[in-house]
Amino acid sequence: MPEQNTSQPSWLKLINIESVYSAEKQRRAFTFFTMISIALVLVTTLVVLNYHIYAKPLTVMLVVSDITFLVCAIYFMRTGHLNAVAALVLGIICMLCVALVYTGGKENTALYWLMFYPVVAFSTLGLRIGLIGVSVLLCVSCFLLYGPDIGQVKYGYAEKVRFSASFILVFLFTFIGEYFRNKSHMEIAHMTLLQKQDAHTDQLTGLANRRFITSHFLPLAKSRPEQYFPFTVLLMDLDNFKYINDSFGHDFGDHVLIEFSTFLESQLRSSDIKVRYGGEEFMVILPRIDSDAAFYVADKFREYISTQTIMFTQTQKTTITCSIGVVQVNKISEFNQAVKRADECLYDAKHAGRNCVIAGELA
Ligand SMILES: Nc1nc2c(ncn2[C@@H]2O[C@H](COP(=O)(O)OP(=O)(O)OP(=O)(O)O)[C@@H](O)[C@H]2O)c(=O)[nH]1
Repeated sequence: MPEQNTSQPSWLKLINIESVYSAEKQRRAFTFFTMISIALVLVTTLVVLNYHIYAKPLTVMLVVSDITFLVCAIYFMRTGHLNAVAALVLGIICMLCVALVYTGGKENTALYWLMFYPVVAFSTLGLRIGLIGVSVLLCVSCFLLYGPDIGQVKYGYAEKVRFSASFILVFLFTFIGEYFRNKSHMEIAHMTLLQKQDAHTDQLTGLANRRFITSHFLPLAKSRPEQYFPFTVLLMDLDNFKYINDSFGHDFGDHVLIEFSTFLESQLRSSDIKVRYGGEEFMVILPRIDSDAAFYVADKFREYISTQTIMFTQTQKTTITCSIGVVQVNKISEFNQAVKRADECLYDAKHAGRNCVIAGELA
């Protein structure tokens, strides 16, 4: 997977390769479930039809495999963790394949069953672990076919050679196909990731933009409530910013906005989500913080800002202040109402003389 830039602000890391990678995850999950379903049907049919002729240890092994497949499928559905369960299931299937080669299966036709393994192993386990799984199966099968007699059935010479050659060819071409599919997929995923990050970044300040909140943060908070709720919204507005623009020019105004963003980054926690919400309006989301604690954070920040001098040139410098509205959000459905309420608090702060923080509650 492409590496993420470690110097990125933390909100940008929330837009990660996982969030643009869903088709690949679905492909692997779909292959995994198809494989588990076929394995379950096959193994169950074998046990039901042949339990009276199978040796007891074989029947027990097949039943244990069946139960393990089911447990793995349930575990994956609950947790979404595919790698470990896929490795376990493919490991068991590899052992069943080895057992088949050893016993020969019905009329010594076992070798045909092995041909599916490289395809499924690469598409479910990925390139590296798939390579290990298929190599193990190939080595153990060759040992059983060409190695010393340890009780395994005997296959004809032509059958052994044809199987080995065709298995190696399937292995090779599946590996090549998977390698280049994976490479081009990762390049596309990386490009999509950069475009997505760019589309959610405010070009002037480098903070998140308003779209980030609606299209990324809210769905994320909804899917992982324990990481974010309750959170507090701070709506901040620079005081008399029009005066700065009018007195010093638009470029100086831009510089002030950039400096203000730098203060946000340096004074607040990296896990806080800082957004340029409008022209000289900013939103900060403080995850897992109630409004009392958030009021303290906001007021400390307001005070810090009022002591800073922003330099543009040797002669052009200014001080700024900001007004802040604070509202706590307990669940996702409250968000829009909370932003509206924070806006009212901000309006009240402006009317109270600016350079102050006002906290409000939802009705
Ligand atoms: N330089 C610069 N100015 C901007 C930008 N976006 C908005 N503005 C300006 O910000 C100013 C906001 O003015 P007002 O809405 O009157 O607010 P204010 O002067 O800060 O007054 P209060 O909010 O009441 O304290 C306007 O002059 C906008 O043109 C920007 O990206 N860069």
